[in-house]
Amino acid sequence: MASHVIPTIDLSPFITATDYPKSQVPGTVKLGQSNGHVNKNSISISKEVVKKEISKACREYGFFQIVNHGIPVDLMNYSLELAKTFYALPDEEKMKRGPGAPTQGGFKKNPEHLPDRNEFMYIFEPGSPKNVIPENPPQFKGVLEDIFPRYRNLASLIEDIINDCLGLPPNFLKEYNDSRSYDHLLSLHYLPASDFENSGKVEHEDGNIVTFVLQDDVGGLEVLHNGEWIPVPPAAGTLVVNIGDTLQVLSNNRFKSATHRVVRPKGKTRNSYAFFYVLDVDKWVEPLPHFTTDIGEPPQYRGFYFKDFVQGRVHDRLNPPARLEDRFCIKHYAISTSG
Ligand SMILES: O=C(O)CCC(=O)C(=O)O
Ligand SMILES: [Fe+2]
Repeated sequence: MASHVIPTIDLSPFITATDYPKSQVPGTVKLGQSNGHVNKNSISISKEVVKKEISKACREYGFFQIVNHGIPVDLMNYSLELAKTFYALPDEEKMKRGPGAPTQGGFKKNPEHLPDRNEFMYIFEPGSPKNVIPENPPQFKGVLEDIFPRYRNLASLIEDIINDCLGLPPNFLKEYNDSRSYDHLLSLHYLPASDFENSGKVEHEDGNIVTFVLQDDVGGLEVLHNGEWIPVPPAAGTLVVNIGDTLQVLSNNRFKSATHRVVRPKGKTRNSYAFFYVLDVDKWVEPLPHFTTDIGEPPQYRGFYFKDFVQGRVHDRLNPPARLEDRFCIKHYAISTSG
């Protein structure tokens, strides 16, 4: 039994009456009702409390969960149901809309030479020419187009909160991360584990700013914390939030981009969505002066163009090195402090 629990944070103080009248906040979940893992201490009552909770979670775990986030729970559940219907279709039906290039839209199976047994589909903003959304089930496209901008707005809110948590000038991150061209949603379908292997997603860090994960009730997502794998148990109406490498670098390691993985359970398929809030590939990334020169601390990373980092990651994902520790990751840019 893991001794640590990823905190669950009630975002309702930030879901304003102008967004939704409070009494009608879609997606309202009473903390403590839907799962047994809610830490009572993390129930938030004001914006300041929420910010403190988020700061703590980002420093300690790089992961937290949110409830009362304003995205209708029915819509979230329906998106999972439709994915389940789609992935249950015969391969030739699913293949009608894929595969395209590795990071473009359309149905794909993870290649056989890779350890992860999953199928997936990238979804870009509504109307993007990169999108290849299935026509079957017929409601799929409309639901994805409905939920995509909601995730994006929520990510913008979380970015604002993180901006404050880091003590940055108002709107600093928004102005820096000012292009929305690379945001995407990933629909994932994990096959059941066999007697011999159970990898759904090998351990990795996300390279972007911030990610949301919506998981069904099967479980399997785990976060590495002080050498221990902590499960992130599914809870109805909850979204998982995790910090990506870009924020870890900008904040000079104040906020953590945690290593995580998906372990496939036996006898069950699993569906999830990951929404990636992503920096423009032309951006230069380096520890911000607020956390280095301004306070006399050395940078923990050398700077890089985001596109070079992305390219290295994509290459590595398709051609994984034999040893996990040789994979291309943010450590590639870390400045060694030893010696
Ligand atoms: O499916 C999940 O729960 C997590 C997926 C994930 O970590 C990713 O796509 O980067
Ligand atoms: Fe991930």
